[in-house]
This record gives sequence, C-alpha cells and structure tokens, in this order.
Amino acid sequence: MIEQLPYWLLSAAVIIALQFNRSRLGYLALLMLGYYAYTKNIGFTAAEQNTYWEQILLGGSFTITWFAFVKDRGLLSPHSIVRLLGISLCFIAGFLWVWANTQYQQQLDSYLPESSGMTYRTLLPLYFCVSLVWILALWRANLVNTSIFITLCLWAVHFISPELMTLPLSMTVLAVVYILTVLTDSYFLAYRDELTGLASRRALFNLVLSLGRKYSVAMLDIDHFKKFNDTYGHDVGDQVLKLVASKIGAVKGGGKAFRYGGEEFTIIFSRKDASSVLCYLEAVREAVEDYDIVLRNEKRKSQSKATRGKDQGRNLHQTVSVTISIGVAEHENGETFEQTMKRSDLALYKAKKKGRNQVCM
Ligand SMILES: Nc1nc2c(ncn2[C@@H]2O[C@H](COP(=O)(O)OP(=O)(O)OP(=O)(O)O)[C@@H](O)[C@H]2O)c(=O)[nH]1
Repeated sequence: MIEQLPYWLLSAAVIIALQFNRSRLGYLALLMLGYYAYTKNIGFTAAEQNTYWEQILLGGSFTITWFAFVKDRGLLSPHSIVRLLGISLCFIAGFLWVWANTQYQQQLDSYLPESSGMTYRTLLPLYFCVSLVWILALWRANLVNTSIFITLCLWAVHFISPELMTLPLSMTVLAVVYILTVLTDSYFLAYRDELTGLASRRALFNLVLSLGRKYSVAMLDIDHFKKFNDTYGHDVGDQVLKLVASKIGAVKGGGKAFRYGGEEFTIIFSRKDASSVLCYLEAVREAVEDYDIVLRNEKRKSQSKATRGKDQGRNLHQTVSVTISIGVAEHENGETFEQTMKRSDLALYKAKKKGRNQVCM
C-alpha cells in the first residue's frame, strides 16, 4: 500500500495546490510524481543509476532551489512556459557541472584531497543550494519556504543516503507536507489579518457560533487616527497599527483579539461579565498609552551614505505614541451577538465623547 500511496497523495497535492494557487508546490508535487512514477514503473537500469545519479540529484536540487526564489504564478498560465524552461535549464546545468568536473578531473584532483574527488564535485553545489534555501527559509519564514527546504533535504537524502528513508516513504511525507502547507496557508489567509497578524473579522463571526450565553464584547478604536495618518503618512500609520495590534493581541484574562476593520479591534471574553474584564482592558489601554513607538526611517534606506551621515542623530529614532478608547458590554439574555456588539459600540462612543483614552461600559 505504501508503494501506491505517493501516487494518490502527490496527485491530491497537485490538485489542491492548483485550486489554491500555490503553483510552486504544485510543480514540485508534479515533478516528484513524475520521478516516482518513472523510478517505479520504468526504472533506471543499474548502469543508468550509476551514470546519471549525480546529474539527476543536481538538476533536481537546482530546480528546487530555483523554486524557492520565484513567485507563485498560475500552474496553467503563460508563466508555465518560463517554469518549464527553467526546469530544463536547471537539469542542463546539473549535467554540465558533472561533465565539466569530469573533463577537468585531473586538475581538480591536484587541488582537492584525493579521496574527495567524486563526492566533492557533487556535494559542493548541493551544500550551496541547501544553505541558500535554508537562509531563505529563515529570512522569509513561511510555510511554503519551509516545505521547499524539506523537499531539498529529502531529495538529497534519497540520493546520498537512500538507506535512511525509502522512496515511497519520503514521497508520502512530501505529499503530506505539501497538502498541509497549502491548507494551513489558505486557512491563515482567510482567517488572519495580513497587516496585523490578528484573527480577522471572519474568524470573529466563526467564534460567535461557539459562544455560550455568558460573554463580554469589547470594541477598541485608535484615537484621532485620521490626524495621525495625515501627519505621518499612511505607511507610518500601518506600522503603528501593527504595533498597537500586538499590544491588543497580548490581552490577558482569556480575551481573544480580532481586527474588526480599519483601526477598530474587538476582544471577546468568553464566560466573563463586563465588570470582571475591565481590569484586563484597562491594562491594554495603559500598555498602548505607555508604548513609545520607534518609527523606522523609511527614507534612510534610500539615502546615500553621505546624506545619512548628515542626518545622524536627527530624526533617525523618532518616537510617537497613540491612545485607544474602549467600550465594553456583556451579553444579556435574549440578545443576539450583533445587539451586544452594538451596545459595546455605544460604550465606545461614550468613551470617545468623554475625552478618549479610557474604558467605558
Ligand atoms: N494607515 C492606515 N490607516 C487606516 C487603516 N484603516 C483605517 N485607517 C484610517 O483610520 C482613520 C479612521 O478615522 P476616523 O474613523 O475618522 O476616526 P479617528 O480619526 O480615529 O477619530 P476618532 O475615532 O474619533 O478618535 C481613517 O483616516 C482611515 O484612513 C489602515 O489599515 N492603515
């Protein structure tokens, strides 16, 4: 059964990746499926295996590394021609590398320790690829980059130490990794707010379905944010929104924070009445008020070294601060979630009216 599993799982991975527009994983699943089908059905003769394993290992490694750096495009789009061309070039590069090394074997051997001649010529570009993809996976940490790194590692292990993991097992693992990556990634895309990383409004209304009778809803809004945007610009506004969201997301007392929209946030306290959550909301308000936000100087990036020097000490670490107003209401019998929310919105309005930077019930 384990021999058949990769066919089903890798095909499923291709279809799911296609459905969710994750073309890089789709291509990798397709390549792995092709390699697996060829190895199992037609098979390499022992002579072929001995002759070409280095070329296939390197061609595959170059392809996987290249996929770590390109963008996701439609699997069936004009870009697929570039992708197919790229894959062919990667394999040609693998063949050329081994060919050139064979041609200059003698010269290379005089530079390299004797025992490492064959291994060295294959392992050098392989180590380079693994390091490159590893750095990328750390630098731009996301599920797709991690999956690509896992693919490269399993691909290398399959050729270098095949006894560590059988081919059907590594293909099954890869297919599961691809499917989980695409599904988890899409879940986050749908239920996480991209800018702040908080759960989105859609996630809020999902949670509402599982709320009992006793809960409190808090609405939070950044004060005078329009003026802030007008003074510092929308990009700085985004930075601030992100940092304020991190304080709101750290709410204690079992509160779950959501970005409701724009500069408005919601916190749900399940099984708690409004008076018992006031202290947690007050703590969030204080945390935002006391937060001296250091602005990244976007201009600095584009400045020359000379101009940067002149600007030293001036305007590089500009700090700003904002405040938030909070309204809270608890659920009452016979009320819908929307009605409770409406009352917490009225409490927020009250907090704004009373001079902002406070919590009202
Ligand atoms: N930078 C940035 N600004 C946003 C975002 N979403 C909403 N805003 C801005 O937030 C501001 C909200 O302004 P208003 O609703 O008038 O309220 P306010 O200026 O915060 O005033 P009060 O709420 O009365 O204290 C608008 O200028 C929106 O453009 C966002 O994602 N990024």
